[in-house]
Amino acid sequence: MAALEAKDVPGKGRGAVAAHPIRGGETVLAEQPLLLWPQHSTAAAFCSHCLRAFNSLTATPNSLLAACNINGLSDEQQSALQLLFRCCSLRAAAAAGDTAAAARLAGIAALAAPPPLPPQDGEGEAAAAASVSSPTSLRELHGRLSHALAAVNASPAAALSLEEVTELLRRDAVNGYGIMAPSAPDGERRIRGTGLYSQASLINHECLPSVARFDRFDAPPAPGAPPGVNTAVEFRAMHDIPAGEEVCQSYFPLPWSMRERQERCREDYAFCCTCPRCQEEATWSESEWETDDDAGMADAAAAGGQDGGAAGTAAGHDGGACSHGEHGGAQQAEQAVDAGYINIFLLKYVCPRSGCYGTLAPAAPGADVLECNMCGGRRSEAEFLAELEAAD
Ligand SMILES: C[S@@+](CC[C@H](N)C(=O)[O-])C[C@H]1O[C@@H](n2cnc3c(N)ncnc32)[C@H](O)[C@@H]1O
Repeated sequence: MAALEAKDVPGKGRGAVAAHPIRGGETVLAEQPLLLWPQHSTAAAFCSHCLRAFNSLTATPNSLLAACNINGLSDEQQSALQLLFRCCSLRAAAAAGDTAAAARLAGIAALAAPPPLPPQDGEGEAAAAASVSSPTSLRELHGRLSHALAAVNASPAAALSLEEVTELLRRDAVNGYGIMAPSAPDGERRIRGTGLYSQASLINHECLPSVARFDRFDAPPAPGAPPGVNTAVEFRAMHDIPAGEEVCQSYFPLPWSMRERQERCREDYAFCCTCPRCQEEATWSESEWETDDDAGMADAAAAGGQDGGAAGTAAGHDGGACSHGEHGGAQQAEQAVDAGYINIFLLKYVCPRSGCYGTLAPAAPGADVLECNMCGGRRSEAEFLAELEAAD
């Protein structure tokens, strides 16, 4: 990643750091997936049109799915099987000498895994048991996968042990990028599939991010381009970023309240967010945490978030409040922000279209027009300033 360098970041594991001064609007990373799979509930609508990167592999996953008993499985579990089927295909291909498949498997193995689950209290235990990564669910998925592999006489090299299934789903939980479908006419937002990306997975979370994720899954391929060309994710700088600064994205929509953000970081990504925005908002009263749009955010929340949201969850951790500075979150070397800065940041970078919750970034390096990564809407700097004046 020419604009980014992988570095260890205290308290966060690895992270991506600006290798040189980056201009707002610059694409800092554009990357094809290691693996892409459809969300079961929307696969009929999107699989062939948008997730076509797996044309070369569809025969095995599809025949496995047809051979698999999916009765009684949740949408999340069925999607997990889609991931597992694809990994089996990659393993069989790698064993047959396909070096690209072997490289993809190595890329998946190199993704960060969340720390092991802490002991659960009663409520946490119930939440964890319902999750795709609970021991019961993992055994169920492994059993059904093994039956399906046997039913299609798959090569023994394709088989996954229970431990391997567990590790793959743990990695998916914190690294899987939920690829959003266009909003339905009623505004409902759904995930069309999930992607694992090698370098994009190094980008850590902040609640005031410096890059936004864009994709073009629905754009027609350029004439003569190979299939799969539109399965890349692109990260665009929202503003100028100095060399050496860590580049961060938000793993969910920016307007979420402090409580929602903390819960999502803890429960899905297994860390306590201590970013400057959380530090500042931790000093606010409870009522100030809530956004005007809290009710309307339910759709986006149900859809697994918009900016890099994991399709699955790492399973319920303690479920309690995160005390800043106590839970081993990132060490804060970053500059403090105040309420005024947070408000202007949100006004500037949250898409103004009602119900969208997308993030804006300059349309091109240095452009004074910002583009939404969800709806594609645009707003010029002049329009933003006029809106700001009107709001005052
Ligand atoms: C997609 S990975 C990001 C890259 C990861 N840090 C690594 O070492 O490969 C997501 C994981 O990174 C860590 N992480 C991301 N943002 C963080 C933050 N703001 N503070 C602490 N840990 C963070 C969490 O462990 C999270 O589950």
